Amino acid sequence: MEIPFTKMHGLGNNYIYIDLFKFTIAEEQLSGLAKSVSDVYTGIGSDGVILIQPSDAADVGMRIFNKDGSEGQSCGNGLRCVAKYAYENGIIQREKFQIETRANTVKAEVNVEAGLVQEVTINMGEPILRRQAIPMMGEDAPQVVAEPFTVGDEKLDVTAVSMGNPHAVFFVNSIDTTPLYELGPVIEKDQRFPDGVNVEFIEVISPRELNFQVWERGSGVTQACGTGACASVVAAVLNGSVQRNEDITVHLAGGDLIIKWDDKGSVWMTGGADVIATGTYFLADNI
Ligand SMILES: N[C@@H](CCC[C@H](N)C(=O)O)C(=O)O
Repeated sequence: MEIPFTKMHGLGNNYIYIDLFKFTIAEEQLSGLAKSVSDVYTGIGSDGVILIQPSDAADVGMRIFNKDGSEGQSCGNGLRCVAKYAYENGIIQREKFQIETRANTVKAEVNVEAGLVQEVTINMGEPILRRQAIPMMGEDAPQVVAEPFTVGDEKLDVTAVSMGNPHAVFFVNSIDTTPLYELGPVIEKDQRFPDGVNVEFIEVISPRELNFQVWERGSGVTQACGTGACASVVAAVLNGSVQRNEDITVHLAGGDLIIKWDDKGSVWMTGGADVIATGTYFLADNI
């Protein structure tokens, strides 16, 4: 099967985007496609697949599949890329519009110069903090903030935040010495998070700046995670490290995002989105 694609990235978090306004693919092929196309040796190489599709609830819809074929509920970097694609390909003709994800419908605003989207701001909606809604095992509570969390010999404190998808945020003295590749996969599948979890290690470097590292559920280490950056700023506010209603710069491996948790409850994310390539992917018949 020949599948037209656009490869895009938001701060290095790269996905294969498939435009379902122009192309159809069977539901049962989606998970296999994500695994196949993400393989760096026998596919294109990516963190997963994002579908750009018609929506009844919003101007455009998106679905995200991780590298391992699992489906996520939302993707911050993907939302900025979908916004850029939708505007530059004439799916939407306005600079402000709505995008539906499996988690919620968000508001996007594109910053355009000479017809090209330079930057995108997304109102990601309100974080979900209630323990059972993250979801996280244990007695239900309105928030999980700096709760002791032992993994093997490591004694950590977890703050759990859902941005539609679950995040376990750990504050550390330095992200340079965090055993990300050892702890990430173990915490991702820890039974305390029944749906799995995205894992973030955060170093507070000033009241306006965070250093960020991520192990993503279903994709492993990536260069950036937009929902993770949002969750980390929310966690930093809950831990008293940064202020609400202020722009916080999050330094990710692939670049910076500006995140704000406003007084009304919404989390805002601003950052770039870039096109890498377009082409045709040849999906094997047995997928
Ligand atoms: N990279 C994304 C998040 C993608 C989904 C995530 N791995 C999950 O399974 O929840 C982002 O930029 O937010």
